[in-house]
Amino acid sequence: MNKDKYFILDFDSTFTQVEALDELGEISLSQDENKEQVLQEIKDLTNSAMDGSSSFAEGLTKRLKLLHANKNHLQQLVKILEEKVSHSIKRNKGFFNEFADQILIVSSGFKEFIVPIVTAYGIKEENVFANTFRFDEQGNIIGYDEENVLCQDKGKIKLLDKLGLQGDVYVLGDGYTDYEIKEAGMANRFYAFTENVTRDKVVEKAEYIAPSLDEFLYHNKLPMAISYPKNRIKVLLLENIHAKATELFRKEGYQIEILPGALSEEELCERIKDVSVLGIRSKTQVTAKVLECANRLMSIGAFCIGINQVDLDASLKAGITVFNAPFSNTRSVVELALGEIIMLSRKIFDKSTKMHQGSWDKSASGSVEVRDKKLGIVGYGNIGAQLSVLAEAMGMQVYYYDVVEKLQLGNARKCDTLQQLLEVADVVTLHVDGRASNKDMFGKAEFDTMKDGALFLNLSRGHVVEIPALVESLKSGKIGGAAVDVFPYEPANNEEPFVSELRGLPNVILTPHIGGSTTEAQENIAHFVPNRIMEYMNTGNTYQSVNFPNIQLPAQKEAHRLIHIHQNVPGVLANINNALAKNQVNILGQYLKTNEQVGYVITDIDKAYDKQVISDLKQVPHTIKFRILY
Ligand SMILES: NC(=O)C1=CN([C@@H]2O[C@H](COP(=O)(O)OP(=O)(O)OC[C@H]3O[C@@H](n4cnc5c(N)ncnc54)[C@H](O)[C@@H]3O)[C@@H](O)[C@H]2O)C=CC1
Ligand SMILES: O=C(O)CCC(=O)C(=O)O
Repeated sequence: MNKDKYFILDFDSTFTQVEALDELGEISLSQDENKEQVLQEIKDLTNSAMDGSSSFAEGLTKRLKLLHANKNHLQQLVKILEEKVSHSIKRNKGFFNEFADQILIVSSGFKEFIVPIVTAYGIKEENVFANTFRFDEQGNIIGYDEENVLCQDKGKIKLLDKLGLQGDVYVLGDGYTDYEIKEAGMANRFYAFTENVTRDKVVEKAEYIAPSLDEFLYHNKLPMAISYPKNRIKVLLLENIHAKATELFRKEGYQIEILPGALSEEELCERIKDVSVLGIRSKTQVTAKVLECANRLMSIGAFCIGINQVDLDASLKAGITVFNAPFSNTRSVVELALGEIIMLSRKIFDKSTKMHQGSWDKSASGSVEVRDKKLGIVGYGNIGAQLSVLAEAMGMQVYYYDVVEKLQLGNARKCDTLQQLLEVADVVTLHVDGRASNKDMFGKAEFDTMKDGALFLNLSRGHVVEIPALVESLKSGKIGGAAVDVFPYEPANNEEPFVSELRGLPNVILTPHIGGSTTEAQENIAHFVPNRIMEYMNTGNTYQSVNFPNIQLPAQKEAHRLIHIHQNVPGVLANINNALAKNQVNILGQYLKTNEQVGYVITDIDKAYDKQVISDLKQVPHTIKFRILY
């Protein structure tokens, strides 16, 4: 062979996600009553050989004996392996076709299952270096060709020595034997492949880590199926976001950092510098100052409904999309509000507290049914409206007030003013959003307007209510009880104490901002938000973004997609198209959506184009952000 560069790939846990002999065991031992135990033995032997802790040759002989496999099992194995090709290998089929002469599979696995898998990707059969089985007359596997160097210890080194490749050699693999090729001086570089398995002993030794084939290709300036390796894109998840979100980002190969609590502005300014995707809940404030420090930020995920904690205007101007989960926890908040309305109406928390202290206070004094009582809902959005339906089902008469016109559900009665609602309601519950103008919207005047002894709930945002006024109204008996889930200041984590004048007051239910904290809601949110963000990253779709012009794009077919975010001033689209025309780029489709501040232009173009167009587009005046998707 006489080529400049050779790419040596391992097969098990690299080309495929799995170890083929482990999979073979699943098939051949499926009827064996000791299956689990034998499979574990096989796995242990594989792992110990792969991380260099034991002799490879010895382990292989033992594994084959334990397998009791035959030719039929191999056919089934190939079908399974076809499905288990590593994700980044699958998407980069083009690389294997284009560089077929320079790609070698060097494996201590067996050609009988490797060849059918890798040749489907354009790899040449003669470039597959692996062991071969020995069969008896019935087709049972009884051993392997012991003459083949690959079944011996240091087999890969011996093979490379024999091959005598003239040129640079790059090795990609997950195992110690792959690293040994470089150690023996037979390769220029070794990349520890960690997409499927991370072997500490191998990673420690490796000078390069490749969490995917994309990274290997990117690092070597080779053609890739995607525009940028995901492992180079950092996702920072704060405030105990559900593990499902991590799982989804991880599955796509993103680099993830997780912190349990919220961060202060100063801490976030420091942490955000190299972050591309930020995930928060309701506590973390993403201010203009934070955004100024965010050199690489592309998207913010608010893993909640409220987005008042994010400076939406500043993020829009910086070309950063913001997504939330507008209805994933709606039901949970409604259920808590309903429960609290009943608990407050029966003074349950006081009675329960007394019981815990050993006091039996059986009395009906001050306890009422909720049936026929008037519920006043302030803010008739998703939560308010759903509460309206369920409260009516419990027999309550619903009154609502909203600053905008809303569809009246069931028998709910619309109030034209907040005052009208406050004068009539036995229970007042706040479900407004946390926009800045709602700060202190509920204070002394509003409590004074309420009926004597009426109940009050706030599950919206803490800054909406003047707490001293609420405390005063509770102490004076004007308000008969309250349930408060949100506070003007909330602890950053579960270690910080909760300080409030509301503590210790009778018939007051205090909850630590858990209106949306149910398993169902958190799982829903953890699906919804990462999917919106990843869709934006992968396709440019901004559908359901809370700050960006919403655009739902068609699938990108045989095209490169140019994504241009700019200030919405006259002439930018013309300049973009001039740059495309000047470089004779063939446009396959173009989509534009603007709002008052930014323009969002997506142009799908033929894959072959002069790269000069990229720098020309970046130079277009008023460009905020530009990126390409393959
Ligand atoms: N406690 C918790 O764990 C949770 C709290 N929330 C809070 O609940 C809020 C409401 O959620 P959704 O109903 O989904 O939002 P939404 O946006 O569907 O509804 C909010 C409604 O309030 C209205 N509104 C705003 N200001 C008002 C005012 N001053 N007077 C009367 N109406 C006003 C709006 O016009 C809108 O109809 C969220 O913004 C969030 O702050 C949401 C989920 C969980
Ligand atoms: O669960 C959270 O962290 C915040 C819930 C919330 O307030 C919201 O969804 O707006």
